[in-house]
Amino acid sequence: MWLVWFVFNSSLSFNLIFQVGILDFCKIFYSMKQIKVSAPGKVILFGEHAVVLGKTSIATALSLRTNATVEQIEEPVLHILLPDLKDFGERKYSLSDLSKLNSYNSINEIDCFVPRECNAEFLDALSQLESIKGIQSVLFLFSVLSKLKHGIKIHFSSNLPMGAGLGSSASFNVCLVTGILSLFEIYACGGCDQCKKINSSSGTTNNVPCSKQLELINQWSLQGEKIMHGTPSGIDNAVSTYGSALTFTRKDGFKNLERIPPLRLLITDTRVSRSTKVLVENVINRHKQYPSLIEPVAVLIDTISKECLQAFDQYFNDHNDINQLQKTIELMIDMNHSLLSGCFGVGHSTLDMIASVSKRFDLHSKLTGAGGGGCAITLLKPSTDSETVNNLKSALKEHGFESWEATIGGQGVIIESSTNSSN
Ligand SMILES: Nc1ncnc2c1ncn2[C@@H]1O[C@H](COP(=O)(O)OP(=O)(O)OP(=O)(O)O)[C@@H](O)[C@H]1O
Ligand SMILES: C[C@@](O)(CCO)CC(=O)[O-]
Ligand SMILES: [Mg+2]
Repeated sequence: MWLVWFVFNSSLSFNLIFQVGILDFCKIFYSMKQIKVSAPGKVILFGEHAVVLGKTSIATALSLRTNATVEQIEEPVLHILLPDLKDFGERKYSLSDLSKLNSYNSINEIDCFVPRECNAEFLDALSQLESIKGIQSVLFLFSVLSKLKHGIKIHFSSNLPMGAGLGSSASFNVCLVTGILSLFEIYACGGCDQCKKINSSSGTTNNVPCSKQLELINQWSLQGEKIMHGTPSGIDNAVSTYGSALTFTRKDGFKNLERIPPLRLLITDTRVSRSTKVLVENVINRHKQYPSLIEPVAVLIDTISKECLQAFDQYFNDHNDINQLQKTIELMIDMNHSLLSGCFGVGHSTLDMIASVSKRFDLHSKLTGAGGGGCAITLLKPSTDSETVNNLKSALKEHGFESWEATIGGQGVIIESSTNSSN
C-alpha cells in the first residue's frame, strides 16, 4: 500500500515539477519580440490638393519623426499607448471582442500581401468601438495583418505636431504597419537577407526593409490614411515610407528625386487645428461642382510642380546657380499659395498673416499640407542670416505662431531595433 502511495505521490510531484519546469522552460525560450520603428513627417513643396485631383505634387521628408514600439505580449489584447493624443492615454481591446465585430470574417480572409481598404461594415463596427480615426486605423491594420493571432502592445511618440499638415498621420500609419509586419514576420519578399537580418535574434539597429517590403508598407499605410483622410492621394505615406524627396501623381505613383537643391525652409505652425479629411472633401466637391473653374486651377498647379522639377534640373545643370533657382521658386510659392487659398478655398487668415509677415523680410511663404490652418513653409534665401531668421521668428511669434528651420530630404521608415526579450 505504502508503495502505491509513494508511486502515486512521486508521479504527482514529478508531474508538478514537469509542468512548472515546462512553463519556465517555455518562458525562457518563449521570448517576446519587440520592434522599434520610426518614420518621418513631410512637407509638400507644391501640388497639395491638386494631387488628389490627379496632378503632380512634390514632397520631401522631414527630420521630425514618429516613433513606435511594437511588442508581443502574452495577454490576448491589443494594448495601445498614445501619450501624444490628448485624453487618450492607453486602452486595451480584447482579441476575442475584435474577432466578434461585424464583418470581421471578411477581414480575416484578406491576403496580407494584397493591401485592400477597410470594408464599410467593419469600419462601421470599428467606429462604434472608437470614434477617433487614428485608433480605427490601428484596429483595422492590426486586425487585418495579425489575424488576431497574438496579443501586442503598441506605444507611439512623435515630435511632429498633429493635424498641422506635416504628415503626422502618414508617419503614424507607416510606423504601425512596419512594426506589425516585422513583428509577425510578414515579408513581401518572402524573407530576403536584408529583411531577415532585421529580425535576427541578435537584434539590429537602423535597418531599412527591402524595396518589396517598403512597397507593402506603403500600400497598407495608404489603407490607414484612407480611414483618416477619406480620399488621400498617397503622397504622404509614400514620403514617410521612402523618405528623401519625391514627385507623385495618383496615376504613376511616386518617383524619387535623385538630387534636391539645398533649399532652406522655415516651417511655421499656425497652431490652428483643422481636419485634413474635411478640407480634402471640400476641394473634391468644389471641383465636382465647378469643374470648368477648378480644373484649370489644378492644371496650373500641375504646371507649377513640373516647372519646379525643371528648375531643379536647371540648377544642377547651371553649376548650381542658387540665386536664379531662388527667384523661380519664390514666384511659384506665391502663385501656389494664392491658388490654394483663393481658388481651392483651403487658405486661412493665419496662413495669409505668415505670408504677409514674411514679405516684410523679402521672403515668400505658402501653406503646406491640407491648409485651413496647420503649417506654412517659408523659403529662406541662401543669404538669410541667423539674425534675420530670429527676427522673422519673433515677428511670427507675436501672432502666436511657432516656427523652426527644418532640414528636408530625411530618411524614410527605419527599423531602429528588433530584439527578443524573455518575459
Ligand atoms: N503620435 C500620434 N499619436 C496618436 N495619434 C496620432 C499621432 N500622430 C498622428 N496621429 C493621428 O493622426 C491625426 C492627424 O492626422 P491628419 O491627417 O488630420 O493631420 P496631419 O497628418 O498631421 O496633417 P496632413 O495630413 O495635412 O499632412 C491625429 O488626429 C491622430 O488621430
Ligand atoms: C491635401 C493633400 O494633398 C496632402 C495632405 O498632406 C491630401 C493628399 O494628397 O492626400
Ligand atoms: Mg495626415
